[in-house]
Amino acid sequence: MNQKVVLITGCSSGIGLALAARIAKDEKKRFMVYATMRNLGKAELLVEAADRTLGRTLEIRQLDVCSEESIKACVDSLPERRVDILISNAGMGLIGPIECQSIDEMKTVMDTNFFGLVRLLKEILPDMKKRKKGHIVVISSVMGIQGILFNDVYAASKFAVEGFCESLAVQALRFSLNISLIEPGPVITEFERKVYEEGLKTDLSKADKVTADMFTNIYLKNYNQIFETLGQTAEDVAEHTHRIITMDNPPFRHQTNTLYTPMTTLKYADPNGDLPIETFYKMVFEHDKVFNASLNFLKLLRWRSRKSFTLEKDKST
Ligand SMILES: NC(=O)C1=CN([C@@H]2O[C@H](COP(=O)(O)OP(=O)(O)OC[C@H]3O[C@@H](n4cnc5c(N)ncnc54)[C@H](OP(=O)(O)O)[C@@H]3O)[C@@H](O)[C@H]2O)C=CC1
Ligand SMILES: CC1=C(/C=C/C(C)=C/C=C/C(C)=C/C=O)C(C)(C)CCC1
Repeated sequence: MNQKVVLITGCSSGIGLALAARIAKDEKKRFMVYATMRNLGKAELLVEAADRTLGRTLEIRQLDVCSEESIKACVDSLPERRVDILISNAGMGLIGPIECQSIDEMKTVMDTNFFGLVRLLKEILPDMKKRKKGHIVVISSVMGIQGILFNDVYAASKFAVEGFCESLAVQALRFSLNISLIEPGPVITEFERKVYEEGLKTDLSKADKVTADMFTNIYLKNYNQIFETLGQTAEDVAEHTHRIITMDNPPFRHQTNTLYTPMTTLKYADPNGDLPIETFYKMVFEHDKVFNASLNFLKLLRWRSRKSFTLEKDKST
């Protein structure tokens, strides 16, 4: 059977874990998945999710995107070093005022989210070019298109990813390779919990009162509600990505969350770039009641549609 080899990074939790399990369970068994993580001691959840595919269409390997040696050792361990589909997923978040973040913290985000992808491609791209076959899939974010309050460095890391891929995509076409950026909005994973908990622990003594208040009483206060109303599941993002890797002509960009698209559309609607900035400002500072009411309305709609879906399912079984 001519299975495609898929290498995924960051599979110990969240989107990477869901992706590995979903692709390994492909109905037509079209893929052999190498699900990687930097710490194999965290493999338990993936082993559970992989179920009967483990050792069949899914194998687990060690890979740290911040270590060239670890990436090389992992690729060297694959049959003929072949990777047909690379899914660069490993990443981390960072929120808060920049006055309260160290340059080292910021460098770790860039090193993981941006240079992690660069290191992977330096190892894998030359072989893909030789074979004139391959698909590079990158889990970017809506923040690769649009910055969000208090996500300055994280958004910068995703913008870097998008600029890098957009430049590379033209060269890739010359070798018949595809590149796809997957752009989820908020997804309910460990990412959300880690970022929020770190955010709560931020030492705000270096920030002025207005900034500290904005972060605590506006951003952090609404954070959980935004994830609750707009958040997708990792499985949903995995389903979208599975669809992208099975297409003959996969798109360069794919947003996974239709509830979020009105926000990103603002970016393309105004070449001056003022529209999204002014709209976000108004949503946060002038219309916070309307914004909250809209979130509550969305929450209600989602609850109702989930309820009627469950009722429909119950009727049909
Ligand atoms: N959750 C969200 O709202 C959104 C997330 N994304 C993106 O999705 C991707 C996955 O995040 P998500 O699943 O949500 O978050 P999780 O925190 O659940 O997963 C992140 C994964 O990346 C791994 N990782 C971190 N650093 C490294 C490294 N140096 N080498 C290898 N693996 C590493 C983590 O491993 P470990 O367990 O060892 O830390 C973990 O497996 C990220 O790129 C993120 O930016 C995009 C849009 C929205
Ligand atoms: C919707 C919205 C907001 C928050 C958005 C958030 C919190 C998005 C998070 C996205 C993530 C986590 C992407 C990960 O890559 C604001 C700025 C508060 C106000 C304006 C509208």
